[in-house]
Amino acid sequence: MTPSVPALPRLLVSVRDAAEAEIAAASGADLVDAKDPVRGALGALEPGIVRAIVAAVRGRAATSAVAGEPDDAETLARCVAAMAATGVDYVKVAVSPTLRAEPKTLAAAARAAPERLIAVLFAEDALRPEDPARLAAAGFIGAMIDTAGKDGRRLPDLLDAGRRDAFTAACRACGLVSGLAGSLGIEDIPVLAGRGSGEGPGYLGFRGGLCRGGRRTERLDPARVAAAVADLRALARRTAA
Ligand SMILES: O=C[C@H](O)COP(=O)(O)O
Repeated sequence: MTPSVPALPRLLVSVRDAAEAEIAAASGADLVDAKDPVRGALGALEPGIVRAIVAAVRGRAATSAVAGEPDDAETLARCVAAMAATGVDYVKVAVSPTLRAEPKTLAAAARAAPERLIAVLFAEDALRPEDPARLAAAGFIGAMIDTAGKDGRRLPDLLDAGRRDAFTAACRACGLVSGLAGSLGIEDIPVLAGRGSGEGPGYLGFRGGLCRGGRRTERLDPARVAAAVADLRALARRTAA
């Protein structure tokens, strides 16, 4: 099941437990993403917590879970399989430039979560034009760019509009759903969303910017989540008018 690509991005909200999943789902998030913010940029939660998050969402949104930042091929396939077994709709996993150059490694990872695997590429790493096509050929269904260093620098600080657009266009050309994330704030939505003709990313991913005080290790702030949903929906209405 590959998520359809809407004219404007859908909202991904990363949560750390069932209580935050309830906030995100009740607020209207399109994708509730299970992630442990105290374990780095792409920290995996324990499978039991991920299962509780899936149960809390109760089908009101799609679900994904982060499988971590594996260094080698065997670990990549193993952590993807472990997270796929939790029953989430999608698995997100960091794929380093080295592993992205290994077609057999990518294919083995995709087989561990058929039609459910999303690669996360870090903006601080080398992003090659052929990355999306390689991932699609291996069986990935999506690719996101995120930031590895959660030091306050946002994705637009690290990746200019030209390179962001090139990435989302390359994903679209090979049938991958694309996503952009990385310390984004609500104010980034109009800048990153595109003009509504589908040229923007399929998802915009948030955590820190929707937490209390803008700190990703704090709790999710229901008012900020609701504001992000409202802004995306208002943008869709303006674009449709
Ligand atoms: O995919 C979304 C990420 O969880 C974004 O996290 P962040 O906003 O803390 O960088």
